[in-house]
Amino acid sequence: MRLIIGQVHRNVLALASSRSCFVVGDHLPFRMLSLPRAAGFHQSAWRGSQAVEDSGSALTLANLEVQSKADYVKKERVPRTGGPRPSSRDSSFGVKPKKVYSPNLKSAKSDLPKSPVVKKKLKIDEALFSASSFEELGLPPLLIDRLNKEGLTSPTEVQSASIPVISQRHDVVIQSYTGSGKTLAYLLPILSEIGPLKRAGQQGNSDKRSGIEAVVVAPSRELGMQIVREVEKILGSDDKRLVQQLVGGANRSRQEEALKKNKPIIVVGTPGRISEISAAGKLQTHNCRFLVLDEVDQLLSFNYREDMHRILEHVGRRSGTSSSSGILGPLARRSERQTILVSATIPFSVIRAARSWGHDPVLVRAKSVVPLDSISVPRPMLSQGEPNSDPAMSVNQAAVDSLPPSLDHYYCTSKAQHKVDTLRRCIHALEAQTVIAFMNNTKPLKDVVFKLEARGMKAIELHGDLGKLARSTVLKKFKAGEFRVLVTNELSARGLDVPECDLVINLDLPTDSTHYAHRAGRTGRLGRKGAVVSICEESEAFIMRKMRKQLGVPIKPCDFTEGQINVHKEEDVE
Ligand SMILES: Nc1ncnc2c1ncn2[C@@H]1O[C@H](COP(=O)(O)OP(=O)(O)OP(=O)(O)O)[C@@H](O)[C@H]1O
Repeated sequence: MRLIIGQVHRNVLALASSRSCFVVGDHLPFRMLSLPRAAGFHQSAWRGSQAVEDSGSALTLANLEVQSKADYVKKERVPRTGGPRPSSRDSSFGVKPKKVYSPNLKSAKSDLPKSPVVKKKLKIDEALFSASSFEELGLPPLLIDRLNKEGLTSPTEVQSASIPVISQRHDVVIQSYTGSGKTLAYLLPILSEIGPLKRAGQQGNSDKRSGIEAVVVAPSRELGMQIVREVEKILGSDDKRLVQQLVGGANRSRQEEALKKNKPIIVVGTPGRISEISAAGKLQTHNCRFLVLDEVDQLLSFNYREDMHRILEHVGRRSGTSSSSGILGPLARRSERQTILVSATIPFSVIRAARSWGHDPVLVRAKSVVPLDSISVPRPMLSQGEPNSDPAMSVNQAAVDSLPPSLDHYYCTSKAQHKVDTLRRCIHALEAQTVIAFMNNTKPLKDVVFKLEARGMKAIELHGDLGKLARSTVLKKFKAGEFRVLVTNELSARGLDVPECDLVINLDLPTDSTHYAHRAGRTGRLGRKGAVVSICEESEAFIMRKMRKQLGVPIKPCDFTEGQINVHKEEDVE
């Protein structure tokens, strides 16, 4: 396979291989076009890809029409004492999942203090974990020791599936619902290969490579810092300097100093800052073995195209070659790099991209590992939001799979001027203690906080206009339980891990089902119970019904009166 980089149009760059073209441009999101159809980039391929993204089912794996499920990691699971545990997904296979506690949040009524909130620990649904242990997955003993010290003893399903596949050096796309442990699903196999906790067999090779061996890219500073803390936790205090954050909003020269002084093996950052420091020649990633794009569907969106292009081109590039030289061209320069793409929502465009960048790329989900080549282009929807009459297409399975199984979904209607009151009544009725309320814009956040505070409910706002320090302080205080409600915008919709969050509220409706899934995923983390309530105007109720169809989950109409949630008679859920 040969890769060509070319200027094909003003502001449009194309990476073309014998199988595919990767197009980046001002008016084009990243797209992979199959060359057999690409005689002119081509309309058929273009339309195919367009159909996927316009289908109103951005959530996606639903549309992938997986042809064969090769269970690469079909290991005999060793049952634990007490017999094998049902999977978290067993409900969809007709097996009732183990209940942790009643889904009726109201039924657990108690006299909890209103504010400041006393945080109670939410229980983790143990069914989430498959039967295997970290030992079974072949992680090195030093790493397992560290995990145990941090109280991590069993892998989640997606970790059980991902770790062996990444260890076999496949390029992977990891898709699993929010809060299912995807971060460790890629960090653990990486830390098995690099750094102080790696496999004994690799110790001898330690000095052959130098410099940064893994680059993790995340779309927001908050998510970047969260990943850094996860790596630091595993490396331990003595070695935590081996991970360096390169997020925007922080002092760049201090980051560059730290790179020089600490010689990290892993950097985690946002696309802009990573590419900025790389362009300045201060970030040497030529020997990099792993490139991770966390929340890949967002990273490959139009907004990040230039920075992502640079990162994809430079990370894992072997020293001594230039973009135009080398017998095998740019692809060979990347041949050392393992690319790991991660999200709860994987559109087909990501599958296309992964096929062209990867070596034997596979799609890893909690229960299956599927070669990407076996995934065909999804059929288009009949019209926007109207699913194909084929029953396989009528329920968006991918959307279902992006949502934690332990969530309850509701919507209620309210006049715009009464939404904050409805929000307050909803929190009381559900006795929620740690609440994230989403809006679509930044400006009204302050007003909502003001109104909640005026009614005695501790609330704080979080958005991108706040400085880095202010953002991390807000998050720290919210996580510590100093505020009951975090009022925020899309900034917090992806990746944010506040395990105790038991209620997500949409004060403005999300723009589509992908956004709904990521917002909803801030609660119900790791099998915990959680509720999502969307508060909309009467005229918007049809959007909720449409979303319910696309997501394939019951989103029940309700209202909140006399301190109770009243769930209305369910309408038909298709
Ligand atoms: N094996 C494990 N045992 C116990 N806790 C775990 C395990 N793996 C992950 N966790 C915890 O589960 C929580 C959710 O993990 P993580 O943030 O990686 O989920 P995610 O799938 O990446 O979610 P999202 O899609 O929202 O980014 C975190 O608090 C993490 O520390």
